[in-house]
Amino acid sequence: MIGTFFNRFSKNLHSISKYNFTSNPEAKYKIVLLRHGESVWNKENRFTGWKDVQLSPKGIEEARSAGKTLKQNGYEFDVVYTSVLTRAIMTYNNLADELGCHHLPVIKHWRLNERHYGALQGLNKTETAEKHGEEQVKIWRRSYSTPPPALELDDERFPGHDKRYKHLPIQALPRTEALSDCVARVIPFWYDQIVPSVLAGKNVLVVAHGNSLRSIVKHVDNVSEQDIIGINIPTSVPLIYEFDANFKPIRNYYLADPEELKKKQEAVQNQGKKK
Ligand SMILES: O=C(O)[C@@H](CO)OP(=O)(O)O
Repeated sequence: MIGTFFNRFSKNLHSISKYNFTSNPEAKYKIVLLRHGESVWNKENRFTGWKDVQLSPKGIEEARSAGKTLKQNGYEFDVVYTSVLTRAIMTYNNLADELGCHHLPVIKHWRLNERHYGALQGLNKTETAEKHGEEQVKIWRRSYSTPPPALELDDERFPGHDKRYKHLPIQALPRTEALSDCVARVIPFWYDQIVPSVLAGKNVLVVAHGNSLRSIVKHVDNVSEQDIIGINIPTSVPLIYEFDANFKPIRNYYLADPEELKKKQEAVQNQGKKK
């Protein structure tokens, strides 16, 4: 399947210039992961989680730009997986305008949703850092197994009140999630649906969220609980994963200029800081 992609790969992990790809003869499969573009709540620096917010005008531009980058680099897809949240679906729709791929099957699944942010959903991250301290906010944002405070079931933010989850029993729906909980619900979908598509030779695009994608990265690369804290996924920059014939990950890299990428990753990291 690799032959259908533009066959230039990068030498280094994580910060590859799109001007410096070299091919890897070991790579048999590739998959493209994409975080949605900036949402209106990213712009307002609010904890978002499962709250269904739109893309900001900048987020729409970012999604289009990702589509252009993929097109320039010769990417074509056979199937797309998104969450059931509007910001991921809007990102795909805008990207598809550029790539000319609105005809593709799009599988939308709640398991790709953002990590549920519990009672923090809606709060401003900077104000929360001023009230509870940057360290506490870092724990809530990035620790592997400490979840934010949970919602009560009668809280309107509990997903059981949202019609898109009516087919699910209350026990399957989160009141809050640590990254470990997010991993536990994303990875079954990864193995049940996404990986079989890739192994069947399909070119797969996954459009999801900062923390649902960190869950995939953590699992695929076997990242430690300590190291995953430092991994921040920027909005709408294609992240390419290459696998060998045994589906062992060989390398990953962003289709982005390394300096631009670094700025975008730092911006995500700094969202939980005081003014
Ligand atoms: O608010 C959220 O849902 C996520 C992603 O936008 O933010 P964070 O990077 O703080 O986990």
